[in-house]
Amino acid sequence: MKVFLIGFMGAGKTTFGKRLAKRIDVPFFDLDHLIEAFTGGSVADYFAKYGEEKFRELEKQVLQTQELPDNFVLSTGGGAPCFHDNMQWMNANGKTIYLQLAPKAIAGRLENAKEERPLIKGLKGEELVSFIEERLAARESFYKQAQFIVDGLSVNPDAVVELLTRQW
Ligand SMILES: Nc1ncnc2c1ncn2[C@@H]1O[C@H](COP(=O)(O)OP(=O)(O)OP(=O)(O)O)[C@@H](O)[C@H]1O
Ligand SMILES: O=C(O)C1=C[C@@H](O)[C@@H](O)[C@H](O)C1
Ligand SMILES: [Mg+2]
Repeated sequence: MKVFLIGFMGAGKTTFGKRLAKRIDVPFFDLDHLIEAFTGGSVADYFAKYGEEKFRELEKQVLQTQELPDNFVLSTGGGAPCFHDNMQWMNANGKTIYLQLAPKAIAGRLENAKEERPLIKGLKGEELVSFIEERLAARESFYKQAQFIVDGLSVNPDAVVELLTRQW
């Protein structure tokens, strides 16, 4: 089974992805980390050097062409489902799960973890919440194409396994 976790920055995709992978005993991958292994530098540096458009091309290329095992959990970058045909591609190639979280909860989580996230670097307090509200509103139509939508605050591996196995 191939599981793609999607959602906004800070929704908990990497954190939850590792737990889910352990629970179903498959390898865990993180798209941002695969991109970093490919370029040999950080996502933040790539953004700064080449800009967002080039990053989105690279992101699509790594997502859709990287060789991965038959079974895995992959957490995607927050923007990945919203560019090119990535959402459609993930739905056609595996199970997609949207970790949904309200803007204020996202902001609370990101307040102390902004430096490595180029899109929100430098924003704080109400500014950060407004940025998340706007961006999330633009992105939700993509995220909501996921096959499963789960609450990012209460999500747990057992409940997700239950959801996924219902479809097997
Ligand atoms: N269930 C949770 N409860 C409380 N804090 C959490 C939870 N899951 C993640 N966090 C915290 O929220 C922050 C963001 O989590 P994480 O890095 O997993 O998000 P992400 O969706 O992978 O973000 P990005 O898209 O930027 O990679 C981290 O500091 C993490 O420790
Ligand atoms: O939400 C986004 O657009 C991003 C999220 C991160 O995971 C990285 O993929 C990058 O910083 C862009
Ligand atoms: Mg992550």
